[in-house]
Amino acid sequence: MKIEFRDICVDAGGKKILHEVNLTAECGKMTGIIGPNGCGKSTLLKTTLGISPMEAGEILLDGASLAGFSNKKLAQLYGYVGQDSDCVFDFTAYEIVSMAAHIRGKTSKKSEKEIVMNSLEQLEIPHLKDRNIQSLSGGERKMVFIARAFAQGVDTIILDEPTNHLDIKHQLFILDILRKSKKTILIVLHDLRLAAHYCDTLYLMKQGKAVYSGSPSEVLQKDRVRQVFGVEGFASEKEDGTLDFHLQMN
Ligand SMILES: Nc1ncnc2c1ncn2[C@@H]1O[C@H](COP(=O)(O)OP(=O)(O)OP(=O)(O)O)[C@@H](O)[C@H]1O
Repeated sequence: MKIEFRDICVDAGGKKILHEVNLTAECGKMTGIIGPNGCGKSTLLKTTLGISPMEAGEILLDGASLAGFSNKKLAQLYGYVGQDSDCVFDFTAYEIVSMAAHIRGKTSKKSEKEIVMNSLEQLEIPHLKDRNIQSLSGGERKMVFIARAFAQGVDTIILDEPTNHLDIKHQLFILDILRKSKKTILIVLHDLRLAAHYCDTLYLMKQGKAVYSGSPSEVLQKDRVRQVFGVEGFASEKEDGTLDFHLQMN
């Protein structure tokens, strides 16, 4: 599904958090949002859930206004993995993932058990199925919430810093799975090296505005990185055609 954010404005606590942000997540592509702490990345993603009420602007899902969909319908269109993987009640990993089966309703021929176990296996965490969510490490918990998004059976997933709490092997594992899934992925990333390597398109945000967008090599130019992050770094192509990000450290 294509997601278009048009002229999104959000105010909170008496100040402007987002100013006329325009962003398009194309079908089947990985679109990354990068930018310094507090620039509005999470606030933008949360507009898709109605948690960040908009002063102006609209979100289009394959051309139709998000405002016209019920919450249940939205959950049948996309998965959302938030920054915090907290869960107040002590459900097991299995129960958390099985909530996706409820969202899916009767649209799948597979049993609930098959859906849940397939997703846990895809994330290589079937051994966690009977563990209480509160007893899991931050990284394990994150994997359970990503498994739930997969179990929803949707073609679009929105993720807010899914790699935090994950060790380097699991960061690459998750991003490889997301890329290979060919789903529409809208993802906030802090690691510019991962953003350069995995994303098809990047949006660079600063102080509530999307200031640059394009391919990772266009966005991660030296002057832009310096202007937005205040560090010296740039993306460049490797021999195999993939991109790497170089950070100068003194
Ligand atoms: N409800 C709120 N009331 C007041 N200010 C808020 C509220 N929600 C967010 N903000 C402020 O809006 C700004 C953007 O926050 P947001 O969480 O979107 O940033 P971010 O880019 O995701 O940051 P990070 O990289 O640290 O996760 C921050 O300055 C934050 O303090």
